[in-house]
Amino acid sequence: MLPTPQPDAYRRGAVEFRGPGRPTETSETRLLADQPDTSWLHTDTWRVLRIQSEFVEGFGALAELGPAVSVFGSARTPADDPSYAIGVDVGRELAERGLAAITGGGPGQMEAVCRGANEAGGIACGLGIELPHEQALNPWVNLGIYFRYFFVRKTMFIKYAQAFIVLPGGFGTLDELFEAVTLVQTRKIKSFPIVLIGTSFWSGLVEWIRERLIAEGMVGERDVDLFYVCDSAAEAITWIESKWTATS
Ligand SMILES: C/C(=C\CNc1ncnc2c1ncn2[C@@H]1O[C@H](COP(=O)(O)O)[C@@H](O)[C@H]1O)CO
Repeated sequence: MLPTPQPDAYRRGAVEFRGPGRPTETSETRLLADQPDTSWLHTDTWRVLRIQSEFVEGFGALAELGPAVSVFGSARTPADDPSYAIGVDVGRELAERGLAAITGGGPGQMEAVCRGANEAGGIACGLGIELPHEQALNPWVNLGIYFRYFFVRKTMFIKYAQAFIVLPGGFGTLDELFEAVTLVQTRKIKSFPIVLIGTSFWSGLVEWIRERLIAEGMVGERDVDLFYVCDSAAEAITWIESKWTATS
């Protein structure tokens, strides 16, 4: 015998209410209702969801990118600076070898690398970042994604690249370089070649690492070998490929 239907039963999703606890309006009615208090928009609870959505968008856009190298460098390098031409070479060399170039998508070296990759028919990926001043993706980007948060964007630089190339740069570039160096040093990521281009530019830092950090036991003796320093795009990428071959 079938049970008697409950005349006052009310279903909300998986839950059924009977009797006094019965809701007076549907969830959708509440969803669509006007909500004059918008203070929740500025709470960490809501921010967590926004952060989550940045990861979702980033993963969705980059998961099928294929082999790629993240390239960092100064946002301030003018197009007539000799190191801008090296940035263009990096983008072109990557494209010619079927590797996507992932950059910050901004001006300076980011533009140079995107330009080289784009002109050579490759993928010039720009991970834009919200900054206090208006910042647009450079015109050579052909796959652009905007991020609110540096840390989400940094995850993309690491997760979707198999190596890093670092051109001369300032604090932003150093931050990105040492993020990668620390991840390799602590073995959070494996076989991740890191190349610095510009022996003259980087020599002071390398010397300081040897003379202070190693000498004073702040890092291990072999930690300075976590990156390779050279002067050209071709040498950088040839070294990266040799590392990939050695670990495959
Ligand atoms: C300062 C200027 C523009 C800043 N615009 C940027 N857009 C995208 N990414 C940026 C920007 N500035 C820094 N970055 C990231 O850090 C690295 C460069 O920083 P640095 O301090 O200049 O070395 C770079 O790799 C980006 O990922 C002027 O127009």
